[in-house]
Amino acid sequence: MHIDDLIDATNLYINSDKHDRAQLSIPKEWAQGRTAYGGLTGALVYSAIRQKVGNDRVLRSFTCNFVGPVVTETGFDIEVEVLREGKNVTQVIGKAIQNENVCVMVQAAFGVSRESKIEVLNTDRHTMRAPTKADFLPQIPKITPKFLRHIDLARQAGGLPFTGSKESKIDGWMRYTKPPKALTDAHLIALIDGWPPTTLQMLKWPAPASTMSWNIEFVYPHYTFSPKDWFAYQVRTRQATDGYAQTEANIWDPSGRLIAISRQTIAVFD
Ligand SMILES: CCCCCCCCCCCCCCCC(=O)SCCNC(=O)CCNC(=O)[C@H](O)C(C)(C)COP(=O)(O)OP(=O)(O)OC[C@H]1O[C@@H](n2cnc3c(N)ncnc32)[C@H](O)[C@@H]1OP(=O)(O)O
Repeated sequence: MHIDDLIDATNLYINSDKHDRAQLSIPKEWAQGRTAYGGLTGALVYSAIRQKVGNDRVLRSFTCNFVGPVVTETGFDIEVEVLREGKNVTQVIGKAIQNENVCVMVQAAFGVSRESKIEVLNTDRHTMRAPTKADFLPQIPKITPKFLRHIDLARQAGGLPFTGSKESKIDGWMRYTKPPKALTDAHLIALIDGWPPTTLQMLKWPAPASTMSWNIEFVYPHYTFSPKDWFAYQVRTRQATDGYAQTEANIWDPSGRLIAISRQTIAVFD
């Protein structure tokens, strides 16, 4: 099932009467080990949130906590609550709830663009060559997540998971294998989470790992993207101790303009 079908189903769900709607569910092909792909569940909750916010307000900040696994092929609900709508900023929370447990919790802040005397333009650049084709992670049963059939990754630096690397970074490009109808912020959210956690490459053997929390700051102005575009990604481990890692990534559009900064806390059970 294409991500567009899941986003459309979510939007229909949240816009229909509470008593009339069937539960949502995510097919197995979007699994990431024991859970549904976190980028997808975060994007679906975000998409439901977006339905409750006027189009003059753009996404500035997305915060997502993965409280527990979302089981695929099993119904779940999404609840959205607008916390505050000011003159400029709207703050909304959304939750994915399965078997009466909150599994994913998103808080998003949207803001109108305003005149300001302050302008600091981002100067972070990358020097990666444009990709010519996807550089697939090897398909190892029970190790390579199923959802990766939907996302093309083209790695240019950094190690593969579980290869005993001395590094803990990844540089590369990402895009949808089958382009969506249009590339929205929900699609970007689901794309950005596609890379394996940087610390896993330092391990010699497979071990479970789970992203616990995730924050994306969206940088503006945004330009119109083509659904076929590749986006550049560079992620670094800022620190890893006590079984938890903090990672930070820059995301650029195909013209080399920074569009987002993504940070995650990942629990590793090695
Ligand atoms: C050459 C090579 C090519 C390789 C080719 C590519 C490979 C590529 C690898 C990509 C690897 C993806 C790694 C990111 C995986 C997400 O990002 S998953 C998506 C989003 N995140 C989530 O769904 C997390 C939801 N939250 C949670 O599950 C819980 O809050 C947390 C974070 C696990 C908290 O831990 P906790 O309080 O200890 O939770 P609890 O329920 O008590 O469970 C602990 C147990 O779960 C296990 N566990 C934790 N995470 C997992 C997991 N993901 N799966 C299974 N068991 C897990 C622990 O090991 C522990 O096991 P036991 O000690 O009981 O045996």
